[in-house]
Amino acid sequence: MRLSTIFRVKKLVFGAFLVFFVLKWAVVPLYSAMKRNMCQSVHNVLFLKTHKTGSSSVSNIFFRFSKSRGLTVALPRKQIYSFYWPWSFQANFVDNLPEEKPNILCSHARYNQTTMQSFMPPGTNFVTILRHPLSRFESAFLFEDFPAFLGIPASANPFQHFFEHFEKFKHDINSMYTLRNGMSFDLGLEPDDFEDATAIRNFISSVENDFHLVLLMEYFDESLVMLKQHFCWTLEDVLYLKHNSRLRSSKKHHIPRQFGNKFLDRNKADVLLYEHFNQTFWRKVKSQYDNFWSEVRLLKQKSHAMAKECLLPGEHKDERRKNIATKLILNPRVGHDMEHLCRELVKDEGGYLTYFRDIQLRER
Ligand SMILES: Nc1ncnc2c1ncn2[C@@H]1O[C@H](COP(=O)(O)OS(=O)(=O)O)[C@@H](OP(=O)(O)O)[C@H]1O
Repeated sequence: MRLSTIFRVKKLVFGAFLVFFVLKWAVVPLYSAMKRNMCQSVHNVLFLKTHKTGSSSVSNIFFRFSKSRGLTVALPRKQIYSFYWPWSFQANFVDNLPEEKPNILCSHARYNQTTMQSFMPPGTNFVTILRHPLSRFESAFLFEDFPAFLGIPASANPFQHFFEHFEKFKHDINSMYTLRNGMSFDLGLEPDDFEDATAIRNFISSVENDFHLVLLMEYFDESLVMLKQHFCWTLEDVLYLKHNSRLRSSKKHHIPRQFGNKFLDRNKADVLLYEHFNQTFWRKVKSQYDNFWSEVRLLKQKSHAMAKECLLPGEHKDERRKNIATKLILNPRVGHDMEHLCRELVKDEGGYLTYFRDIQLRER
């Protein structure tokens, strides 16, 4: 080969490397940053609040966002907390039935695809959250104080007693919709279909089609960073505190291992639902942008720091649920600059519904 040809090839290779590095280190990050800055913040969201899945902590985020941006929130009628759950959602369950459609709906409701899609503005993002069915059941069973309702002795492991005497209780819990396939029920699956494998498969596909994001309670931070990214929100928008936790003393019992299969068999729809969205969740995580994990770490740190800053230390009983649930109490020593944010983070659903009732119903 002639010397001049070798030089030309070298030049070409060098040029190719140069173009590659400029693209990799300058153009692509610049383009991603521009895309992020150009994205439009999502304002219309329906959050299908499933029971005992960390949903109150997520609702706090939607309420806070709505308040800070002056958005309209759909309010349950008759001063109650839910849209007549367990009935399937209807438009006349909403109090502020406005001519203009609401931006946000995030209180308990049973999913009704047709009604909800026409009730919300076109292009509304549908979001929900799931939790592993076993631990979700434990939470629902104790939070609603079913052991007392069923006359289970206080000294027993309530789960052991429940499953050992299952035939006796079966009838009593027939209409306790949070206790069997609770998440699938909330998302619209009919109890008559709980044993129908085809109906369950079709149901999961329709959730997949209708919902833009399915969060997982066990991966709360990952879920929220994904939400923040998808909605073009800031990390501050998705800061959170843990609402509605049971007291530590009510977490000492679990479903004994020997009843695990019996439980999973009775809750097939929820098990398949959770498995399916666990898989799609990790597929989505894999396709996230470069600094996804550093944002997850940051959100964890910041939310942890907010809990330290905002909350009166210790565990406090929620007086309405004396032996079961905790209540978040604002730290009276909170710094002046943090007070506003802390108040909003601590506020529970009742506090927000009162706030939005006051301003939205006054405006009419
Ligand atoms: N951020 C975060 N991370 C992990 N877990 C969390 C979080 N926020 C709430 N929780 C747990 O969720 C349970 C309460 O769920 P919900 O708020 O959906 O309950 S409710 O249906 O609105 O009554 C309740 O579960 P249990 O404590 O097991 O009962 C809460 O502890």
